[in-house]
Amino acid sequence: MKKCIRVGSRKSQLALWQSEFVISLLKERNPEYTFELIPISTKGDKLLDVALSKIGDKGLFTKELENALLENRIDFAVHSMKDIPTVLPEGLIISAITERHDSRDVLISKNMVLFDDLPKGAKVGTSSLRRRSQILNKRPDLSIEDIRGNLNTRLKKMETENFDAIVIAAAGVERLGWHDKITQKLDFSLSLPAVGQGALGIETRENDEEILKVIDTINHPETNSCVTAERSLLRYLEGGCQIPIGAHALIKDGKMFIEAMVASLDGKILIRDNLEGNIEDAKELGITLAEKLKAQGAVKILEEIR
Ligand SMILES: NCc1[nH]cc(CCC(=O)O)c1CC(=O)O
Repeated sequence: MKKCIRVGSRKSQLALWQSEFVISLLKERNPEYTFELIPISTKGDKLLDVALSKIGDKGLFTKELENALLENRIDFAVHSMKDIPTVLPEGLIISAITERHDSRDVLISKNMVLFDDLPKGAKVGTSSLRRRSQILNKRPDLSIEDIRGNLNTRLKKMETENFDAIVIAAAGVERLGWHDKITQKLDFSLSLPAVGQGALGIETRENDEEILKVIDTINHPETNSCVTAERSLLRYLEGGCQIPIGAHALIKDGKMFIEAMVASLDGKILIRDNLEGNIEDAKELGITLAEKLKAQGAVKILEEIR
């Protein structure tokens, strides 16, 4: 009998796709195991009528899965890295991060109108303060409105609630096979992604040697280093509430390049900087860039938002 590993996943179509994807990578590399998917609802899946920034809860999309891990009801959980708080519960770790998919945001608009061509005052839907601030910074005339729910719901709402456009993550849209709905992939200069966007993380019990060994087979070291740098920056900047922060690291010619931004909610002030350094120094790079942003006025923005 092959040993069965229990995989915790959220229940949305995207989450299930992600978990099946991780399982298929694991199966290729670990034929001696079988995998059972265990769907679990999180608070973030249930509270659909409240703006994400108003719930302000850490672990909104992860806590129920973490409890299942701690109570030994599952062996690992699959998450979007961007949904995972920077501090994990005692006893749990992110033991692998898979190779990053497209980390950009995308515009989906009525009649495929490009961002620059959206009419003045157009109604644009997003539930992320980071997207709101960056869009308003470039187009203060647009009317940004909250749009909550999983990706399927948001696409439906675009029609039923008469949005001119919505902005969501490329990775999510592409995983669901909706390539043809994408109007435009937004350059980093217009929308710097969320920390960890496009990468999947596997959370495990820190002392579960057998599972750790299995999970390690799908770790992608470059993505792991980049996301580590981004999360280190976020951890250094945040202090308990949702703030418009974007960050993105990449590796080129053996060096890490990280870019980050902090903006005011109305998008009028936007501080943005970057840094290059050694891959082994990922954590320090994140902290150093956070300090650079703070020195340029990020502290004031963060205080005002809190
Ligand atoms: N906050 C929800 C969420 N969490 C992860 C993704 C996209 C997939 C990814 O970043 O890996 C999304 C959808 C979105 O932001 O539009």
